[in-house]
Amino acid sequence: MDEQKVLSIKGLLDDTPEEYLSHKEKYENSIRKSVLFYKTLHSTEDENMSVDEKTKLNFRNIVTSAIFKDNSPFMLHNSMFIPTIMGQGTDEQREYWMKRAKNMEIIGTYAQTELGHGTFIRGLETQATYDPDTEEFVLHSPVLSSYKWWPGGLAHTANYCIVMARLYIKGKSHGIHPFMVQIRDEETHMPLPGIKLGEIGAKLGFNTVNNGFLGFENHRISRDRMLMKNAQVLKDGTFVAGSNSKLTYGTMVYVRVLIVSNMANMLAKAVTIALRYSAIRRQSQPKPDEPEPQILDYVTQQHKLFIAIASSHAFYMNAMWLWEIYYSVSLQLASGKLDNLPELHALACCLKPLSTIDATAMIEKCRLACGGHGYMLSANLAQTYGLATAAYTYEGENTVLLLQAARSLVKAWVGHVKGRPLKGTMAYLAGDSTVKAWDGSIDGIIQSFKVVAIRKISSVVKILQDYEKSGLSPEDAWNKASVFLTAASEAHGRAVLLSVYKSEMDKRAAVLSPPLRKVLLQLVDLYVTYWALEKVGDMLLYASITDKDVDELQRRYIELLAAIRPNAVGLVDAFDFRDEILNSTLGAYDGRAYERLMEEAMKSPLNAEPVNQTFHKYLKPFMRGKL
Ligand SMILES: CCCCCCCCCC/C=C\CCC/C=C/C(=O)SCCNC(=O)CCNC(=O)[C@H](O)C(C)(C)COP(=O)(O)OP(=O)(O)OC[C@H]1O[C@@H](n2cnc3c(N)ncnc32)[C@H](O)[C@@H]1OP(=O)(O)O
Ligand SMILES: Cc1cc2nc3c(=O)[nH]c(=O)nc-3n(C[C@H](O)[C@H](O)[C@H](O)COP(=O)(O)OP(=O)(O)OC[C@H]3O[C@@H](n4cnc5c(N)ncnc54)[C@H](O)[C@@H]3O)c2cc1C
Repeated sequence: MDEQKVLSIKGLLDDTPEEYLSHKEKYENSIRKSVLFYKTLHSTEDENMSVDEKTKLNFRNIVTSAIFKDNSPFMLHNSMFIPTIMGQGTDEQREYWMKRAKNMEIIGTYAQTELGHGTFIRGLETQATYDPDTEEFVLHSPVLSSYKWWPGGLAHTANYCIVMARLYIKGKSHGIHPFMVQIRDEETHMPLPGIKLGEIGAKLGFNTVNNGFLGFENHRISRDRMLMKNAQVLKDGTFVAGSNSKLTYGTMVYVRVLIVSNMANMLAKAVTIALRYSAIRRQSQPKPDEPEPQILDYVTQQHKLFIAIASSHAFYMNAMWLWEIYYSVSLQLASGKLDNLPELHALACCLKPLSTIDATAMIEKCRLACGGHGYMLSANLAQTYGLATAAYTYEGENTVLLLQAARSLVKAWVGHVKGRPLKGTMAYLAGDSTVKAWDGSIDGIIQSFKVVAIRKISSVVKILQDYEKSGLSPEDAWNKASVFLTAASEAHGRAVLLSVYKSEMDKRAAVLSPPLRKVLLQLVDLYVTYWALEKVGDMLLYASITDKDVDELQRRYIELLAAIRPNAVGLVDAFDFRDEILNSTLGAYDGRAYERLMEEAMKSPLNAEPVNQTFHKYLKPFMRGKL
């Protein structure tokens, strides 16, 4: 489809800025957009299309999915409902449900979190009780806290959902399992009998994702609605356990991997907006006889923004690397080989938190770098922040995931001390953790981050062991040490982020043109130097850095900012976001920020009339002392 058609779809869709719609209108507008985009996105390739037509089709698919994916009521359908069917369904269940889901004959979501429990999955209260007489499961929400609460699209959009419920057979609990549940009539869309549905209300962001609640009153589903790839219930009620109970958690690992790449994308959008605006905005007069400079020429502005470019690259490289690991572990799981699952879980529990923590902070920094206009909703920085900050919480709250990673790190370290070999991304923990002298090269700094991680892990293990020797239970010792357990996980995550970014760039450098290689490696250098300065305390404590070395690092950092400055706009243009996707008065490619700000302002309903009705109703009598 040519550019005009994409634009016309976009134009048709965005006749009213969302800021001025009601909560209900925002949702209805989002459904309209999603349906249109989905239609566009899923017009299939036809075999006698020319290469050029196929390219245009793929281009349009990228454009439309990038526009609709972040805030659409269909989001969970794509990102969790379908992956759960794929990962948790038997072959025949996949065969049946994937066809209906891919063709959008049904719209689904993933209902795990409850009003009373999100993190503690083993505490979920929704019941699925097997009735061998009718070969059915009875779904029931025994108390208010057991209502499903949060799932995207659940309120008014989805007619099916994956329900994560506690399985009971003959009064015995068999843990949490996935169930395919129809929640609305496919013709009338009315909630089915025994099912209560609704929306959870306005949120900081994601206000068109249609997050909802779901309660069951003894609602019956047939036995074949339990997704039985990893565990089965036979007709007579015999429970057949899976090889690993955590395999039912597979969708969460998948989404955590997706989130790392999504953070790269979110951060790239925000820094494109802020950096382009910084190139057109002129302010102040440091030199009396010269015109106001671009704010991008203030080194403090470069310090705020250039790390965001480098971080987006770092997250993208790590996401692609992690995706390869996820994919190979998934193939191993399919053949019953489970031994690499813990490492994948630990990696996802490090990289999802660190990418969301950094992206959220840097997106906010991009907004703050744009002064008052950054505070406008039409700049689309606040909304981008709202989307990114949600990822701190969803798919596993960051603290909880860092503690999960700490579990793996502590086990690895204790095993190492007992002589058990370390493997994969934790192998470096066996390395020499004494640093004789500071090595300020990129590889030297990355090695220092590994030493910091080793030293933090070993010292928190010592704290745990001392607490347990003092008589504390392992659980109480763990809780007491938990602040430094998360710090140890963060240190491990930093070491992974840095070393993977460097090694992945090194792999690609060979095929880059020399000028491009130079610029991209400058970003790697900036990223490593930035974090060495951010973590200078750790470097002083564990990596023998001296004040002279710090001075050198600071000077190198300043020189890197200056070196990157000439290519800064080119680097964000290279993210290649269309204006429709940036959806920002400040970030448009043509740089006409002031005209766009005014155009958007005039769309405010308040500007439809010069005098608002409240003048005559309230203000005038008030000012005349007659109210
Ligand atoms: C085209 C359009 C598509 C574009 C999409 C792009 C956007 C993508 C991003 C957005 C996607 C979706 C939008 C957001 C929607 C959000 C959905 C949700 O939030 S769903 C709900 C998510 N909830 C959670 O993640 C809950 C977090 N809690 C847990 O994971 C667990 O409860 C845990 C691990 C915190 C603790 O559980 P528990 O106490 O039972 O475990 P233990 O601590 O005792 O550990 C037991 C043992 O199990 C291992 N373990 C735990 N979890 C896993 C796992 N997931 N995989 C593998 N192994 C696991 C753990 O390591 C322990 O092992 P051990 O050997 O005993 O140490
Ligand atoms: C925008 C958004 C979309 C979502 N979409 C979905 C969805 O589609 N489907 C779905 O099922 N869920 C969804 N969720 C729910 C999400 O998965 C949960 O909010 C998340 O798992 C956290 O659980 P909780 O909110 O119950 O917080 P809790 O688990 O109650 O945690 C609250 C706080 O307590 C602390 N805490 C909790 N446990 C521990 C611990 N073990 N150690 C230390 N501190 C701890 C942490 O500070 C945590 O922030 C969504 C959430 C958001 C914000």
